[in-house]
Amino acid sequence: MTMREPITPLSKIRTTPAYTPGGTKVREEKILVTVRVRPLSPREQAMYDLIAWECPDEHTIIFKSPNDERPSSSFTFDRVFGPTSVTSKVYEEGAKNVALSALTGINATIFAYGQTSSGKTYTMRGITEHVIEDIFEHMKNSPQRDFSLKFSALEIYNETVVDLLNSSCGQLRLLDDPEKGTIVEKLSEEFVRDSQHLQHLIGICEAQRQVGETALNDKSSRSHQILRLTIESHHKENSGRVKSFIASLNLVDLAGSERASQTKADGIRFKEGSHINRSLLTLMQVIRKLSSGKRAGHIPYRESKLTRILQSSLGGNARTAIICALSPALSHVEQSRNTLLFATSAKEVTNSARVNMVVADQQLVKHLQQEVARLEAELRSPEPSSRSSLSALLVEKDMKIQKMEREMRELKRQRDLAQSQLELERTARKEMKGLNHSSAPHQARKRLAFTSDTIYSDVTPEAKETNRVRRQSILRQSITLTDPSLLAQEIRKLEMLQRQLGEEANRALDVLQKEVACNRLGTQDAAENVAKLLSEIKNMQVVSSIHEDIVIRDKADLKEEIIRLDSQGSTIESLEKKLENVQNSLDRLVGTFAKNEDISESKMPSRKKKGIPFSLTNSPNFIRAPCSPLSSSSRKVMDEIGNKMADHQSSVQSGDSMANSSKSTPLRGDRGGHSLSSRENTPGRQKSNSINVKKMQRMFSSAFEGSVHDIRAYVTELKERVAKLQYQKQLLVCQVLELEANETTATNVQDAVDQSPLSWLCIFEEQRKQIVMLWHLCHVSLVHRTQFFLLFRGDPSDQIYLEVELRRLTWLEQHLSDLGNASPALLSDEPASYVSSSIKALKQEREHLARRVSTRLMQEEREALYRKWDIPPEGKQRRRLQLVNKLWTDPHNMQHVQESAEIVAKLVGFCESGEQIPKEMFELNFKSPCDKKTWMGWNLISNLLHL
Ligand SMILES: Nc1ncnc2c1ncn2[C@@H]1O[C@H](COP(=O)(O)OP(=O)(O)OP(=O)(O)O)[C@@H](O)[C@H]1O
Repeated sequence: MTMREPITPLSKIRTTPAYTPGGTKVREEKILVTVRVRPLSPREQAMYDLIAWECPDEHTIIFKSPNDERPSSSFTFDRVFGPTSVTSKVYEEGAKNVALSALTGINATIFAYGQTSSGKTYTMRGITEHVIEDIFEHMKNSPQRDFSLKFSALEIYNETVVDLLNSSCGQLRLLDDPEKGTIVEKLSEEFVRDSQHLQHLIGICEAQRQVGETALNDKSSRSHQILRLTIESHHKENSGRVKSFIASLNLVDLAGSERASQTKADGIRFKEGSHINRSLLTLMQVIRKLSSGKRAGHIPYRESKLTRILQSSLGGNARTAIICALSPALSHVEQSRNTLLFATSAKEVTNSARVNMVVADQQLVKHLQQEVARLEAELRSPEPSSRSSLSALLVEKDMKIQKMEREMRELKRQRDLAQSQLELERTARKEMKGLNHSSAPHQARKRLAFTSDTIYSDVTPEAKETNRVRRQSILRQSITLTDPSLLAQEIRKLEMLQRQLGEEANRALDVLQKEVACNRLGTQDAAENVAKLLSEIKNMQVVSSIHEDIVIRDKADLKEEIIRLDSQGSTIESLEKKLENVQNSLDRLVGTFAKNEDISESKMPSRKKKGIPFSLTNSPNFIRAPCSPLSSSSRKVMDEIGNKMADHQSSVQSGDSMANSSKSTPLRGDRGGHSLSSRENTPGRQKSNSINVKKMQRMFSSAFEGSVHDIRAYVTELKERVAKLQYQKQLLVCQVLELEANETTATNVQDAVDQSPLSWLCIFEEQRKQIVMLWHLCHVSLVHRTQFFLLFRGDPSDQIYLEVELRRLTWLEQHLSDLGNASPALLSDEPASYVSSSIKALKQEREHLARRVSTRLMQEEREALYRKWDIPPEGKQRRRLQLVNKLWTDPHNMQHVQESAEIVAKLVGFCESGEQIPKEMFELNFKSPCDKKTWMGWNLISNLLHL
């Protein structure tokens, strides 16, 4: 205990929750009301005042008018103490029992009520002394219990609450606590060491209290004083008891009611008297209300601070004793009568006192630990009765286990049944698809404008819908397989490609600058156009900066990356726009060139247009971004340039010299550099051929023309690659979004991939079948198909490639389907037709591959293949073209697909050296590292410029 602790809020008095267990200890009792009549004071005696009250017995007080002017009136109370009664008797019979209730956990309050100078302070001082004495005596006589005594004190002066132990802290606030009722904020509280200490503290309070002289009392108390003792106790050693008692004892010395006429109060005293009377009036109203039995109605506790603070003592959880002090003087008879009326009301008020028990956390834990220990001991050596109950429990548990096992067996049976049904359904669908195989490719070729149901065209609408849903499901499944880190890698690749574009543009610019410097660019108009072109290409070189230091760790980073990438969309779009400008300039340049050509060759027959083999613009590998459609005029010019490039490239790539080509015999279907007219081996075509050779000679002799071609190809290349970037970026963004949406599923599927290679292989096979079908429907390049098929064979790391390919092709199929639906005229040679150009490009690719049959395959290999693929020795077409035309034609037959891929791989030298092809570069550069001479898709600009 400390002598004086820092200010302790009253709210912290109860450090542990207090409660009253059960209702049996709730004690309802009336307020103990006693009356004490003091002797006539010296002042009254000096005034020759008369005694107006008699106490015929211990419970009655009678007004007896000395001059018989008034009728006598009688009042009875629990106890009436006459003028000769000593304070110890008043305490013993009017306060002790209630006051000492605090030692057993019951709140207690002792009031002294009465008019000014009636003896309240005199009485309460005596009561307090006795209480202290008895409390400490009780503590002393209760060695089995530990007591803790705290003391606090306050006064209510002019309706302000003041801490009497620390009056310097000024006015205190009253707070409402839902559990404890009204509490006084920041009221200091002292742990009491002993009775002397307590008396010392009380002495401090007395000294602090507001006292003033009035006409009736030299030392009139001008405030209501409340001394509070909080007593907590618990048994010292009794481990079986976990409770302690806590209660407050309030010793209340009220200020006396007064009449200004009698006290002669003015100024401060008058003001004090007003406040005193007002608060006493509230007290009286509260008592009256409570005594009238209207407890459910409004009790005006809150109308004064006195009643707020003493609320629990007035009809609440406390035992209360009120000692009404009375002056016997006739001169105060009205005031005394009022006091007795107040007392009469008060004795009708019932309180509900309860024992406040505290279960301390530590004590509770200790008790529970003991209980656990007891139960454990019981389990170790169970009583016979416990044993039998335990065995009953075991039997019950066994029965539950058996029931659960039965339920599990039933569930397993249902699962197996569902799986077998699923398997049956799958088999039925496969058979249905098998029926459709023979006609599907033909229909696809014929219709050109296909829908997503083309694959299942002979199937019922219901089956189509089922298949469509199934395909979407597979697609969704494939999406969910994507690891964010793989997507991040893809994004990195895209950015790498963007950077490559910039670098290649620089190199192209260098070449063109050299051309300009050497003044090899033909006419003045052409030179001007090229100059303009140069400035546009310069302008185009601005490639977005690459943030290489960004490390993608998780999905959140990936999202940021996507946002950043997305923000670069405008850069890609502006690059496309600049490319379009360059292309227009090229158109004009070519126009200039064409004019010169027309002048010199106006009489020459026009040559039939040819497409570039595997033309970049027509290549099914290339999916043009919707935002960058080529204008029809551009397309026309491109075709013209493309024809020239085709001639140029096929000459270079086939390794045929012009001399050789002129000597060799033109063959049907063979499209060597010299055989542009091979399909129509007529004199006219031969003439045309000779003109073309001349043209080519001129073309190669002209640096200007060569540069135009190079720039044309370069711009086309750039444009396609930018579009491809754009498309791939969109794909990735879509993937990320869908990945988020399917996060949970993705985790499960990824788990399936990680934990069950078989599951992944099933998905892989299914996806690959879908891809093969879509290649077929979209007329995708055979080289592309071959490379993809042979590169991605089911390694878990292939999932991203399969997914991108599947999504890309699905998008393309849908796109082509939409185009076909919108325009049935797509079967025509309309250049804007993606479909027709794709078919054309595929045909040219087959022709190109057919030419390679002779050069890449040995005689024996060729013959073996002709036999295996049922190629007759004689036919309309050469055998090698017949062979190539049979490749990649049956998307339903995976054996056919495998063998087709192997043959095409041999023809183009793919994987010839057996070295591992880096999958990462797939789709970014189709050129096989084993065959740098063979164009395989996305050429580098350096190749086009022959650097
Ligand atoms: N029972 C008593 N026996 C002898 N003297 C008494 C008794 N009661 C009170 N007195 C004396 O009467 C005077 C007034 O008493 P006291 O101050 O206790 O009155 P009070 O009711 O507290 O007045 P106030 O309300 O103005 O404070 C005091 O001098 C006190 O000693």
